Amino acid sequence: MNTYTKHKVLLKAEDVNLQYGDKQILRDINFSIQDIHREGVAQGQVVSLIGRSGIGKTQLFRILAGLIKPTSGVVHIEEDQHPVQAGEMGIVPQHYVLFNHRTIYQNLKIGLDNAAVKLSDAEKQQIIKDYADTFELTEHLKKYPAQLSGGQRQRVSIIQQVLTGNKFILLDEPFSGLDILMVDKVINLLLKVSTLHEQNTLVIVSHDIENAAAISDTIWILSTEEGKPGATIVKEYDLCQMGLAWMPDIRSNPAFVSLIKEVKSKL
Ligand SMILES: Nc1ncnc2c1ncn2[C@@H]1O[C@H](COP(=O)(O)OP(=O)(O)OP(=O)(O)O)[C@@H](O)[C@H]1O
Repeated sequence: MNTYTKHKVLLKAEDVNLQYGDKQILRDINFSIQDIHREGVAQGQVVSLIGRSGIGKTQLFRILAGLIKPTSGVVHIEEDQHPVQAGEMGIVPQHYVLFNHRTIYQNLKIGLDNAAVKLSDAEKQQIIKDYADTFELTEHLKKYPAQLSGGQRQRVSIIQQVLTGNKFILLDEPFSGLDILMVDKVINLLLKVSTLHEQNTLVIVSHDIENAAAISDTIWILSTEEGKPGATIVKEYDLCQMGLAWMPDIRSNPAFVSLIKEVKSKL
């Protein structure tokens, strides 16, 4: 049995609305992510934002990241709950951007160069070595991005964000375009990241319900409500409460299988 408790709010959206001209895209988005404490594990938070294509996931993603301002409403971040600013969240875009003319080592170093904590070159080298060991990238450090597979590049891009020290990381469709083996590797990487630090908080925007749900403690469904304009979070599933979080073989669990069915019916 998983024993856990929920504590301070780390991320909160209050009455977020987004309109383009007279078209309402997002309506009354409200949610909060609380710090989960779990005995014996530095358990971070993993939330999946699920919705069909064109519903407004990317717009909400950009609002959470502080990249665009909502028409009304506000997103608060961290323990002091200040309004989010651009740059406070690590972003792993769908088409991950690595610097093609720099090696993987240099790309990872960019993450550390952008970290709030200033480190010496020797310290940076050691950290990159440790991360590369942990995440099976040591043999690729001297290569250039073009010499890596899509899945490997995706992992580098995720680690680059982890190295910046941002505890909040937004991932846009992290599984798209990857084969099954690579999806598993990315999943394992995200699980590791989510247990590196208690306050690490991943928000995964995806339409790959099974994979996103398998590593999440919470699922938000972004969808429309009859007769109302714009998309909102029509349902939140608390997988901790349902006993479906942090289970390695969750996919074959009958309760998980029926949850996925239900989620699909709500899109
Ligand atoms: N700058 C803009 N001006 C007007 N409408 C926009 C703008 N950007 C996005 N939209 C509209 O907002 C809606 C939501 O788009 P969004 O990209 O967030 O969808 P999505 O859920 O991320 O889709 P997908 O899964 O296909 O990426 C769409 O109807 C889109 O046409």
